[in-house]
Amino acid sequence: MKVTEHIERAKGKTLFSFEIVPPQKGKNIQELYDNIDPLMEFNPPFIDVTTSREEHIYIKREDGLLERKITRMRPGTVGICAAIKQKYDVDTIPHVLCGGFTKEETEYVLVDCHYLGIENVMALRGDAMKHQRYFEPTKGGHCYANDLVGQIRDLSKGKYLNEVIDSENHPDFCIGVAGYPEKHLESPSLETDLKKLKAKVDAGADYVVTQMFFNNQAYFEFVEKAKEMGINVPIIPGIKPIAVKKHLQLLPHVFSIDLPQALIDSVEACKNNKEVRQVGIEWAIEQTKELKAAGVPVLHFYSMGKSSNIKQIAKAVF
Ligand SMILES: NC(=O)C1=CN([C@@H]2O[C@H](COP(=O)(O)OP(=O)(O)OC[C@H]3O[C@@H](n4cnc5c(N)ncnc54)[C@H](O)[C@@H]3O)[C@@H](O)[C@H]2O)C=CC1
Ligand SMILES: Nc1nc(=O)c2c([nH]1)NC[C@@H]1CN(c3ccc(C(=O)N[C@@H](CCC(=O)O)C(=O)O)cc3)CN21
Repeated sequence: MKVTEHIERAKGKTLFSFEIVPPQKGKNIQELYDNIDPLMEFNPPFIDVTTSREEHIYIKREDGLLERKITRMRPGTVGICAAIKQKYDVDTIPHVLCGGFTKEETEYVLVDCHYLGIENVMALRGDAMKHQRYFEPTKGGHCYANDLVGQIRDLSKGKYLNEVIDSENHPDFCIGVAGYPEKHLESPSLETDLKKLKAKVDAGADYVVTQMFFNNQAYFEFVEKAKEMGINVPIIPGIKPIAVKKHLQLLPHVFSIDLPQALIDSVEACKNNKEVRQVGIEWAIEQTKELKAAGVPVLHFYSMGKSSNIKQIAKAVF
């Protein structure tokens, strides 16, 4: 079922969802299941599965020199979506990226999803590769998420890349896109960024999932501004509990977000990461209780494959 239908059927009750990353190539999928199992009691209507970009690796050759290869370390997004859908009977949402994929490759992924009964996709531009300072579009791929949304939406009209196919059986995906309460790191202003978000919705996006934030005010104001701009789709808050001390530097650096002083002070006062994890849990509980009371459609957790803190938060809030 589509995310928008899940939200409609919930009739104002806040839903619980989360996001996982595929295991590293060669690793067992069981560890992933072990982290999903404890969260199923909170009845997630859908689970997101991220897509990781390709990266450079260095292989030692027989002559001792290093050879640079390019590879995807965490492949299998669509396969994992199919496996989880089958095992737990939940909807799964693969992340589809501009970066690292040609438009043809994207078309094939979407056709696979359709055959598997996957009805939702999250359309993202994707991050820069590790060695790049800024995102560089892939040759033959899209530059911005709004173009990718356009390609996905076109399929529902039978418009494939090279042909228009007359049939009753077109993939009609419900499309999610990313929104940034504290603006995207490359955007010159929040207003400019909101215009780009509007372009994604105009291109056919059905809902928005936000970047992580730690101050609910940023989310509430973002939702207000988005509405003023004519963005009338559900805006789902994305939540990431702080888990280790190094997140204090890492999260603002990687995601260009602010941390409230009270949270920083509490984390800095911790003697070890076990205490930090507890502080992160308590902060997320307060945050999500307020969001739920405000009637947000879904609380979407960036679990990144670790479930114990998410479980504690969900237990306190749902
Ligand atoms: N895996 C996930 O769940 C999430 C990933 N992300 C990541 O965030 C990054 C950005 O992705 P998206 O938000 O999908 O990208 P996007 O294409 O919507 O925006 C990327 C940047 O380009 C600007 N922009 C957008 N459309 C434009 C246009 N037509 N012309 C000029 N500028 C434009 C935006 O303001 C923004 O600064 C990616 O790295 C993505 O992977 C973000 C949220 C969730
Ligand atoms: N720009 C961007 N890229 C993404 O892939 C992304 C977002 N934003 N925002 C929404 C979700 C949340 N994502 C993530 C990804 C990693 C961590 C994280 O904290 N990872 C490691 C550190 C990684 C590192 O060392 O670089 C951790 O300590 O848990 C959190 C949320 C992925 N998604």
